[in-house]
Parts: sequence; C-alpha cells; structure tokens
Amino acid sequence: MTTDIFENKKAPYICTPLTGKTKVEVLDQLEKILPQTPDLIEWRADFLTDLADVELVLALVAEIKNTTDIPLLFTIRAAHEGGEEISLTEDEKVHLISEVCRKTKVDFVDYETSNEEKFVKAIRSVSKENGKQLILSYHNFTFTPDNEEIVKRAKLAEQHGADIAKFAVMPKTQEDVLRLLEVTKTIDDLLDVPVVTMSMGDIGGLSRIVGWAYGSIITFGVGVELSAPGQIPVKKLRETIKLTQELVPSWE
Ligand SMILES: O=C1C[C@@](O)(C(=O)O)C[C@@H](O)[C@@H]1O
Repeated sequence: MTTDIFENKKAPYICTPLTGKTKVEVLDQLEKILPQTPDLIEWRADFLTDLADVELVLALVAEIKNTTDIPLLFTIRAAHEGGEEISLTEDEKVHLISEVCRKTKVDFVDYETSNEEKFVKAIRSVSKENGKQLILSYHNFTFTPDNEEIVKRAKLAEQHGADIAKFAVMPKTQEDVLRLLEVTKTIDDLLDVPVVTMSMGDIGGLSRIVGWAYGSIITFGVGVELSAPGQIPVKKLRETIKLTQELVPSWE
C-alpha cells in the first residue's frame, strides 16, 4: 500500500531526520541532507531549544518547504515516548502542531496514540481540515510489546483516523526483531491504511533494511545525526534495499 504524496516512487520511502537545536543548526543539517536525496524529511522539532516560539517554528517550516520539494514530516516527539524534554504543555504543543497544519505547507504531522484522546482527535481534525497526512505513532524504547498489544494499538490508530500507523520498538533479542517483522505483516494485512514499523538499536537494524518486504512503507535513515538508535546511513540503506529488491523481486 502506498501514499500518493510520493507519486510514482516505490516503497520503502527513506526518511531522514533533522535534529538541530537552533534554526541555524536545522538549516545546516538540511543543507547536508539534501544531496543525500531522502524521499521524506522529518523535522524533529522537540530538539529545538526555542520550541515555544510559534512564529520561529512556522518560519522554519516555511523555510524548509521553500528550500526543497521533498515532503516534510513535522514531529514533536513526546518525552514519554523517547522524545526530548520540552517546555510546552500538551495544550500548547497541540496548538503549535495545529498552527503548523493551518499556516504551513507541511505534508505530514506525527502524533502519539498514547496521548489523551481529546488531543488525538483535535490533531486529526486540524490535519484533515488542512489537507495534511497524519501519522499516528507508538514508540517503546525499552522493549517490544507482544503481538496482541501491537495489533490493538494499530487498530486504535486506524480508529482515530490515521493516514499511516507507525511503530518503533526496542528489541531485547533477535527473536523480537523477527517477531516485529511478522506482526508488521499482520497489521499491514489487517489495516486499510499503510503501516511503518521499525525495531530499534543495533540488532533492530535488520528491520530497517527488510521491513518493506513485510509491508512497512517508510524506513528511517541517518543523514547527519541519529534521531533513534540503529538508524543506518541513508546512502547505504538505499543501496542495500535496492539490491535486496533487485535480487529478490518476488517479495515486492
Ligand atoms: O518514529 C520515528 C522512528 C524513529 O524512532 C526510528 O527509530 O527511526 C526515529 C524518529 O525520529 C521517528 O519519529
């Protein structure tokens, strides 16, 4: 399953994060990332020191969008799901994401299903009204929940109207990585919307390379600085996936 924002490119789409603490750092990272031609750029705005400055954030999104046609994902990862500590209350954060939806040309926004339902609903409405795709996500930096739990959360993301359901989980064993791939196939078969999954950390790297074969449409690769453990450099990731798809085309 694909999302038309990527036009005729084929999955998996490679997403590279921007993690600068200041406007200058974000733009500097962007400059270094562009020649690596990712399919999607994620601005992890929770890294920005001045996140409370709404005008600054809106201007920076506008600047990124004016610099490149590569689709942009705006994320303020919640601290309770592995993001940076931020000074904003959840109300202020939802207001900021809403302003980004209303006033910028951002393509995607990400929000966690673990947040209060009223906030998830608010983000779904404002993103829909403004033609932005919503990734409803779940992260676990400690372990890989059992399959039933992942399936339950995937259904929840779809019930809340996700355009994409995303799961990033931490394996303790190699079996956890294989299980995550298996449950990726399960939720991809089950949901009407595309899914994105990854197993983090060193051993999880395998899922970033072969997740597409199980239905995961986006894989995160590092351009300048990691936003999560286990991300593989974009160039190598792209080459490895391309080779894998060429050698075993029957998985596509
Ligand atoms: O959800 C994800 C996936 C991720 O956690 C990863 O493991 O690559 C990286 C995050 O920046 C992004 O928001």
